[in-house]
Amino acid sequence: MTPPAVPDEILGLRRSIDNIDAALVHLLAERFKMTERVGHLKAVGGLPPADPARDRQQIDRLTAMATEAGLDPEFAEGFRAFIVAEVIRHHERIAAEYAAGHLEGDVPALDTFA
Ligand SMILES: O=C(O)C(=O)C[C@]1(C(=O)O)C=C[C@@H](O)C=C1
Repeated sequence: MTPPAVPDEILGLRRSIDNIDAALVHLLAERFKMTERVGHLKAVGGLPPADPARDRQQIDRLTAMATEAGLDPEFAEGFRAFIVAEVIRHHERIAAEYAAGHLEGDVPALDTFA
């Protein structure tokens, strides 16, 4: 049996969903450009990859924002933690490259629109 046709309203909503997904991908790419540079600056400055005090600030801020926006704050925190775990992996890789002498003290320039 063929499934019923997808209603026009769903097709319209899917176009909006595609636009939002595109924005999220571009925003995430911009965020990773910034954190990449943070990773270099931390490695050169002898700072550790993770900063629990900064994490705490972000959790408090995003939890309040998510609640205000009607987004499940536990989901928002899971999403933040997922991204930051990847950032910390990048920071660790960058620090290891400096430690191994594969990178010099020249922190790459920031190439971003934000
Ligand atoms: O702000 C920093 O110090 C970062 O390294 C960036 C960032 C983040 O992705 O927002 C990542 C790791 C830290 O634990 C806190 C924040």
